[in-house]
Order: sequence, then structure tokens, then C-alpha cells
Amino acid sequence: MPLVTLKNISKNFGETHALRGANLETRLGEIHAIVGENGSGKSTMAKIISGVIVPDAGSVEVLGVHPKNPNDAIAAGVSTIFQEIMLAEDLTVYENTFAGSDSLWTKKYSVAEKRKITGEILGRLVGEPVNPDAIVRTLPLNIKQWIVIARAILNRPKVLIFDESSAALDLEATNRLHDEMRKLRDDGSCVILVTHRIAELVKITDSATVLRDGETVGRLSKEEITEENILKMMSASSSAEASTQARKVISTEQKPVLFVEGCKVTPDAKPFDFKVHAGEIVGIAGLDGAGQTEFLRQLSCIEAPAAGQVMVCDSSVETHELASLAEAEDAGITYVSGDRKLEGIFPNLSVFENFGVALMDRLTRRSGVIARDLIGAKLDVEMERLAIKLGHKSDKISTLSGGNQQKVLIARAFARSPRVIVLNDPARGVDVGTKQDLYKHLREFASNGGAVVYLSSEIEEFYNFAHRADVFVNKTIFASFKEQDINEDHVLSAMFGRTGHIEFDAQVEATVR
Ligand SMILES: Nc1ncnc2c1ncn2[C@@H]1O[C@H](COP(=O)(O)OP(=O)(O)OP(=O)(O)O)[C@@H](O)[C@H]1O
Repeated sequence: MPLVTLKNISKNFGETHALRGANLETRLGEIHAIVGENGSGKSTMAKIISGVIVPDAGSVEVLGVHPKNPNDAIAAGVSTIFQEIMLAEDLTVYENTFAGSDSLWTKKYSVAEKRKITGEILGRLVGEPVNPDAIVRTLPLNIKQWIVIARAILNRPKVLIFDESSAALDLEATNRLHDEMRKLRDDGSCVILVTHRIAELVKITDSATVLRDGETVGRLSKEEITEENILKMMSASSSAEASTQARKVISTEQKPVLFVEGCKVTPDAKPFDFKVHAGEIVGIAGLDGAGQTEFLRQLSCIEAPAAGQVMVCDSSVETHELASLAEAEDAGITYVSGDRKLEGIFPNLSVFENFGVALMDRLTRRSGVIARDLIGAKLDVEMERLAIKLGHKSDKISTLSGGNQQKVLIARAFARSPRVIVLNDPARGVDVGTKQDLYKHLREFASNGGAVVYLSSEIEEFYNFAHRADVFVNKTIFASFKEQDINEDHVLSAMFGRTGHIEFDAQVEATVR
């Protein structure tokens, strides 16, 4: 019996046709994916199943009901984990985990029970103890993501929807999440997964619905879920071709454009050296908390390292220290944040304003008047280059799909004509076709003399792309791999601090520190 049936669904937001006669059908005991390019209507579909959005046309049946609001869907057994992490930051972990579980008149559990259950469930999900009394604001992004997941699975839902919810989790954590999904499926629930992670799709989903521009273009069975099939169906124009494009050979003989010697991410960490040359793409990997995120911020001078000085080379001879963020920006170092919501966008401002904010210092006329025409022209160029999908530039950025918001941030970084671009997991929530485009633009940027430092939580992103991958363990660079040695075996083993089966060949300069 189908659990969720969407027939001929349409939904418009003003002039935007988010869904146009789309269909979906899922059954008990399956993990079903909804895939499609950024802006193809996946989140809108997830919100319709959850009763958050009522479609303009078509019929929705979820577990025998026709949800008109979130309460209808929840009562029927639907639980949803949305793309944005929604938590009461000033409340405790257990209060957030149980938010929405108590009705106005009845309380199912005492406070002591809630704390105990929260400790148990989060301990299992996170893989280490989490204090149920901690205030959420003080916790890192990945723990916050787990709290949202814990809240959603607490009552063992019949339909559990993940809308890009593994995006903030690292590889090991994603595996734990997959175990949890399989357990729910085997217990008879249906898991609906919205994801751009192809490896994840191929690995754990039983079937998939593919959307293109708001229409369902096909339903794939497990055997049919391959990267090639998905890319082909998602977009008539997408191709996996870009990933096989050759990397340019770079010279590491020259002085690096950005470097730091004796860098300590935290006072008690082991020091390491880091450098990136013009034309070079350096991948940064590590499990959550291994120090890679802090390092990226330190390299971009957003924060100071505990030891070591970030240096920039202006020309082939001149090097100087970067003492502040302003100096780093003047030297052409640009940082793209991975935490879009917290430090990337101004949700109440338009796309134009969010893009223009980074250019105002350069594109303001002497009279103090902002050169809107010049900013607009730059935005046009970047919108076309990155295929940013939006209604009007004056629309609030928060009305854009998640992936398109991310593209605006990347566009903003490119528009500053940087020399070094430091990206913190930029492809999170970005569709496969756009990822390929992003790699292409970054390769072009590097071939024109730019340097790229690229942190990713997906190892696959480095293949055929990075010249070098540095792996963080315990707040230091534990291993570095040259391009031909960047593969899952090597990087994964290093991420777990293992080197046992890796044969390090001095000739290819893979180094373990
Ligand atoms: N509240 C809203 N107001 C205006 N437009 C909206 C709103 N919600 C969604 N849209 C638009 O509807 C379209 C589909 O958006 P949706 O978020 O469903 O896409 P998606 O496939 O989930 O994308 P992504 O992969 O980037 O998350 C997009 O063009 C988006 O800008």
C-alpha cells in the first residue's frame, strides 16, 4: 500500500512555478530519495508532505490523511527534519529534543526521564556523550544537527523526511545516520531523503523520484540509481564531463602565495606548516572537530591562530604578515562560509543586497552613492556563470532555494576578484550539476593564477580536482596526499588517524607528519 501519494501537484510562489504537475509515491519499508537540481522543487515537495505548504492544485495523501497543516501530518505520523537547523538556542539540549512532544494538558515524561532519554538517544547518534543540560547556543553546528534529528526520531515516525539534513555531518556521522535510517526502514517506516550527495543516494536509497523544473521526470528503482542516470535525468544540459577535466600542472618551486609556519590551531595542538601556491587547489579534510574549520578561519584572518603567523606573498619576492581581516581582504584573500545561516547571509535583505554588500567598499562613488548599476552588472555576470535561479534580484534571499542561496555566496566571493579563495564546504546543499560547474570555475580561477583552499566533508569532491589534500586529525595536519594519491582509502584512513596500510612513496611526496 502506498504511504505517501502526491498526484499532479502544482505550487506557485508569485511568478515562480515551484512544482508543476509533480508526482511521487512511496511505500512502507523503503528509503526513497527526492533528487533534482537546486530550485527544482524538492523542499517544496517535502513541505507539502509535512503539511507546511498546501499545494495550489493536485492531491496529497499521507498515511490515509490529506494534510492541511503541520499538525495533521504530525498526527498521522510524519516527522520532518528541515534544511535549516531550527532550535531554541537559549534552551537546553533536552528541552529542545522534547520540544513539541508534550501537549498543552498532558506531559508524557518527567524532566528526569527526558534528560535520561535525551542522553541515551544523543549518545547513540553522536557516538559520544552529550550533556542534556547544555545550552544549545554553546554547541557546535554538528551537535545542533543531531539534536534536530533526535527530536524527529524520538516518537518513531511512520514517515520521516530528511531535507538535506546530513549536510552538516561528517563522514563518520553520516554513516551513523545511515544506520539509523536503515533501522527505521527495517522497522517498517518510510524514510524520504532529499539529498545532493550522490554517494549517499547510491549507497542507501531503495528508490528515487527525479524532479526537473518542478516536474517529475522519473521514478528510479535501486538498480537504476547511478550517478550517470541521475545527472542525465536531472538536467538536459548537465554532464559529468567536467570532473574528468585535467588539472593544470602547477609549480611549487615558486614562493607560495599564502602560507603559515609553525601554525597551532589551539595552544596545545601540534604545530604544522601550510602553504598554497598560485594555480594550486588544496583540499582540506578531517572529521568534525579535528581542527580544519578553525584553521580555515585562521588562514583567512577571521581569527588569529594560537601560534604562527599567516603570511602573504605579494609578488615573487615580497612577503608580509597579515595582521587583520581587513589586511587579508586587501591582499585578496576571500572566505566563503559553510554556515550560511549564521554567518553567510542577511536573511532579511534581498539577493542584490546580499551580493552587493561585499562590493560596496569598491563600488561606491566618491560622492558616497552606491554604484547600483555596476553591482547589478556584476550580479548578472555571476548569475549566468553559476546558473543562479531566482525570480527578481530584489527578492529576499531567504525565498531562494538553499542551494541557490549558497551560489549567491560563492558568486559574491568571485566578484571580489580574489587572489586566494578559501571555501568552507561550499558545495553543501548544491546540486551535482552545479558542483561540476563550481569545480570548473575554480579550476579556471586556478589556471589564471588564483589559489584555492577547499574544505569538504565529502572526500569524493577532491578526486580529479585538488592538487593536494591535507587531512586534519587532533587539530593538526596529519597527512598530505598528492593528486594521484587522493583516494577514499588513503584519505579515510588518515582521517581516522590510521596510516597502517598506506604505502607512502617518497617520490610522490605523500607525507605523514
Ligand atoms: N517561500 C517562497 N517564496 C518564494 N519563492 C519560493 C519560496 N519557496 C520556494 N520558492 C522558490 O521555488 C523554487 C523551488 O524551491 P525549492 O526550495 O523547493 O527547491 P529545491 O529543489 O529544494 O532546491 P535546493 O536543492 O536548492 O534546496 C525555487 O525557485 C525557489 O526560489
